[in-house]
Amino acid sequence: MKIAIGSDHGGYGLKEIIKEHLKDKGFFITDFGTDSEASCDYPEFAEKVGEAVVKAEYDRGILICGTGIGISIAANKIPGIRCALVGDCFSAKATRQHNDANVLALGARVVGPGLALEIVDVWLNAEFEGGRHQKRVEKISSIEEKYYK
Ligand SMILES: O=C[C@H](O)[C@H](O)[C@H](O)COP(=O)(O)O
Repeated sequence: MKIAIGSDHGGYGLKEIIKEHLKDKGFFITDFGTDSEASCDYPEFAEKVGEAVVKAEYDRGILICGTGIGISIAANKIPGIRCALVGDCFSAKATRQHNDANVLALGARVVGPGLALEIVDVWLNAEFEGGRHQKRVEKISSIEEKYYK
């Protein structure tokens, strides 16, 4: 599985931890920045990672900022991106099974690294269930088609 990862300065430290964790597990992971704790703007990294995922260059994306809120809002502006801001393992699993979330957002100032790594592992291992959830995801796409013309 190919994973695109990105963060702003608020998420930089957690990004480095997640990157090493996933590399150790054998995932192919590309870091779209940022490269330090110097102040920067999260929409830039949301766009880079989101674009790589919608173009199918990567299977999944992971985005981190201070709260996870700004970077998830920005990523969700890209048609085809379903970015879920997650702070617990139940939601991490459910957002794959029910929403087919293709990008995970985390708040580095909200969750500690231990919980964040568990969330990442659960999210990467859970699969979309389809069925009744399929038409709901399709309805999300219909909203995009309506408003993004
Ligand atoms: O939603 C936005 C993120 O949490 C940012 O990481 C945060 O706003 C950055 O704040 P500051 O510039 O004060 O570090």
